[in-house]
Amino acid sequence: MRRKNLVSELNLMVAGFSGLGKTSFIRTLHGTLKHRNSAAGGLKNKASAANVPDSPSSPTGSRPNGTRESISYATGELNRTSASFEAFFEIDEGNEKINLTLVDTPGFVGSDEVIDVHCEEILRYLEYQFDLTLAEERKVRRNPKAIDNQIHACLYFIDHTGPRHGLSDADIRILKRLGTRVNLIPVIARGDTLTRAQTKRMKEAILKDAAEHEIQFFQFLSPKLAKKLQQQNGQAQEENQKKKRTSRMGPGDDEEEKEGEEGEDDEEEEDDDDDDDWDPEYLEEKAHLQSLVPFTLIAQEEDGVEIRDESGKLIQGREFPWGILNCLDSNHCDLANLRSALLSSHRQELKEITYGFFYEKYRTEKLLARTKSQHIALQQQQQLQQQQQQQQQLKSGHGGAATAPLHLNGKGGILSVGSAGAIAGPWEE
Ligand SMILES: Nc1nc2c(ncn2[C@@H]2O[C@H](COP(=O)(O)OP(=O)(O)OP(=O)(O)O)[C@@H](O)[C@H]2O)c(=O)[nH]1
Repeated sequence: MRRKNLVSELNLMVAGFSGLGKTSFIRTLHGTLKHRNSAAGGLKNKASAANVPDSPSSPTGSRPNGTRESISYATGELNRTSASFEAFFEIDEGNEKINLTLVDTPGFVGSDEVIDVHCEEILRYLEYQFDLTLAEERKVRRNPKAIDNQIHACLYFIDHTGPRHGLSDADIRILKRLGTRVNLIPVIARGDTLTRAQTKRMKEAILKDAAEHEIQFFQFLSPKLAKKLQQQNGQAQEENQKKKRTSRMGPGDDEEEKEGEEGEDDEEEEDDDDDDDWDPEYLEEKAHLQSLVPFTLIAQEEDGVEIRDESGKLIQGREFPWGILNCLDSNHCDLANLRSALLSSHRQELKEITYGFFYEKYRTEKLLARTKSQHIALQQQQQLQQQQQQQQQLKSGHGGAATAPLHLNGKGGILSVGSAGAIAGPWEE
């Protein structure tokens, strides 16, 4: 059961190799936010021990970060991230109140082994958030105001300066693992250092590598909805053609046309029966977002350098000898589109998939593992009892006629425990 809150929570994480601009992205995004209680608010650490009695602090060792610390994190000196930081902002977005947590993780560096350990830590962090939900759901009296700690999306930063286009072997390993626990949104960092043609090539190479290695990114437009959109566009085209034809029609031609229309209405009804009513504009927006994946990002200049556009207006951007880049200009990069998808148009969908797919999958795995270990313990206990019985019988001289085992022997009594891996993906239709 989902908890109802007047304020919606959105928890996003950034991950990727070191120096790609993860913290800079958080700072740039922060610059676009409308704060509800500017520097107010006590300390809040969503992953703190306060949420779950007797639990350790967050596995990545993040400290309690409150609104105030978060603002200094987003506006102070830019430093290398050595420990995860949960920046927490209370914001207004459109007409909605959002409690936004942006989790900055240290960049991957070093050997494959070190990277794998680091990846494991991030996974433990993601799972820890699921554990908080599990603990809440197990309570007899649940807290209706319980905070949603789950990470709803991980923006994975991809380096475009590597020896080959697309994903590196390490990216592939990391993405495959993280993709089991969180919605992955790939981004190409430092978009200002790529030409249009290079960006296009890089995006294609990333998608090709992801498909080859079965890495599933969050889909803004699922294949089913893409088909629906195609159908809608086909219908719209047909209607346009029909209108053109009608305007050219002579008297008496309309009877035939009406008959045709009636037949088509029946077909439409049938089609609508097995699908939701999707607003064509929303579908177009989804298709546009899908076409941008992986998103290119440009972060604002660091250390408070002021950038102004031609009209003298202060903007979030970068200045070059040949011109000025505006991070929120969709001609320059995809930040504005990504921002609106995360904070607004796809926020709910990201949350629903996190809870309905990733959390459910984790919960099922955990329960199955627990059931399995309970059965093993029960089996061991019964074997022990059986041995004790046999020994007693031997002592009392009835060795030849051992009594039947209690219930279980060997495989016989174990409930079949299915494979937790066989759960369909969130977009599989
Ligand atoms: N040209 C350019 N430089 C950028 C961009 N984003 C970040 N940088 C620069 O890249 C450097 C590293 O940025 P960070 O934001 O610290 O990178 P990070 O991924 O958080 O690095 P770690 O903390 O090591 O994980 C800084 O000097 C930034 O100014 C960008 O979009 N374009």
